[in-house]
Amino acid sequence: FSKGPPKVTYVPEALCEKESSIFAHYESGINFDKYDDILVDVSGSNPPKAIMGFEEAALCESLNRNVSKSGYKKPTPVQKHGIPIIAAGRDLMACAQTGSGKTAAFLLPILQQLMVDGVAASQFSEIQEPEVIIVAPTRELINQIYMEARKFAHGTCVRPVVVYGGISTGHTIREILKGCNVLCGTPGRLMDIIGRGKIGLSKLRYLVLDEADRMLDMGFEPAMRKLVGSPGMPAKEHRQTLMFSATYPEDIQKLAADFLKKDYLFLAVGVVGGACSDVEQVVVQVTKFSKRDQLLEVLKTTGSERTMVFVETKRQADFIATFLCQEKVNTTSIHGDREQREREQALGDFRSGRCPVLVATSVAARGLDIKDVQHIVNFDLPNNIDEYVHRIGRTGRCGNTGRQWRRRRRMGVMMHIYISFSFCFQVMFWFDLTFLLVLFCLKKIILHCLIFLEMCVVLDMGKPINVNHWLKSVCLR
Ligand SMILES: Nc1ncnc2c1ncn2[C@@H]1O[C@H](COP(=O)(O)OP(=O)(O)OP(=O)(O)O)[C@@H](O)[C@H]1O
Repeated sequence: FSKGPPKVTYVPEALCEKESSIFAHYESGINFDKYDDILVDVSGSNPPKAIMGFEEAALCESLNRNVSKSGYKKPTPVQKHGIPIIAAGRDLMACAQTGSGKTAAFLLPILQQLMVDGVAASQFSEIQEPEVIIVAPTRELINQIYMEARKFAHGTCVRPVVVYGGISTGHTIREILKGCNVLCGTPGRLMDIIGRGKIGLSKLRYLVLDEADRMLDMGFEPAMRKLVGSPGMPAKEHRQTLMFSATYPEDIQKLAADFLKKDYLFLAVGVVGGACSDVEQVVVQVTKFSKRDQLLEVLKTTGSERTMVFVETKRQADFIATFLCQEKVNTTSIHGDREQREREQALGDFRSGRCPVLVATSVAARGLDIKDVQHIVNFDLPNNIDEYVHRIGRTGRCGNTGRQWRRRRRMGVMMHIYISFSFCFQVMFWFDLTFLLVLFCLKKIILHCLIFLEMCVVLDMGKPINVNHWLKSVCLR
């Protein structure tokens, strides 16, 4: 008989309780004030007025203290608008560029309301009934959101808990039973824990979908529908539903409306789905067979600066990481086939700088907030533009730019056009479908012009041009 998958026994290390560790943060960058120039659009009826400073958010003393210990002096645009909207009890779909503080935009007003209502964790209950559920697509991201919630709730009676796959279920349940007000989870493990009857949903007041477009795409949509249809889950009219992301394809925006009250507000900071303007994008033209060597060359230039290399498949991630290690580049890797212990170790080594190069699949594309990531290399291009926006958003965060990376470029006119539309440090290896598409369209246009020309010549001069021959000689190969 089949044994099934091996039982997961991994228990992560206990978190450090020192304030210096809880509030460790990096400084906002020189472009932080430029956030104020970004156009903000709030659609929907009667949006509340934006706040200009954290003092206008009327946060309680402990929250205010935690905000300043986190190094936050002034709210970002998504916080200026998002905090009062959530505080006013409105449902929200918010879109703001990567690294612009969306996490605090939903955590602060939620925690503030819990504090006002005197919510306190209790460990004397067999079934825990959280007031807040936050879902995110990956284990590392939900863990990061949990760390943020723990930081802002520090010194209060509100207790956040995190649940995600790859760690011992027994350990997770024991953590929940210590008291749980804010439950952060990835969809699979969350549904598993709810199914085990350890979580009651009757007190739920806030449902937050971070990376909402990913949570509602084909991969996760069934789980999200199952979650909102779970026994005891308050209907959308009786809970507040909040969605955040840097990208929202239009079909997902329509679908998302199913989960929100009719009078929800749509907050757009800048261009919906736009890439972070603090990220310069550089295109390097390479041939299929020189890609690896070019990567090595790039990494020699970047030296010990933190660099993420995105690849398409888990196998490719292992392959490239092994190759780089053989070439004496301190590299680690993260992808879905690695055990949770290894994934956490890899991220830890990258964060600490022990391994300045992290080879990753799309599992690390969204949400991760790592200090001093200077370069992103798209060794394989992603399948869609949204994923690209999230990948490059791992650098240029919170008003930080980075050091400019330049190299000799071998490229044609089209490449220059491509670059002139973009800004900051992103090394993109060429094998760009978009670019091929542009070439293809150009070729078609020229072909049709030539056919037209040929027809004119045939009609007028009786001497046709050999279009194919002409095309071949016009470098459109
Ligand atoms: N008002 C603020 N002042 C200073 N730093 C801030 C402020 N708001 C957020 N930050 C910091 O900015 C960084 C990015 O924030 P966060 O991870 O919430 O961005 P995000 O918009 O969710 O990004 P992504 O779209 O990639 O998930 C974090 O380190 C956070 O602590």
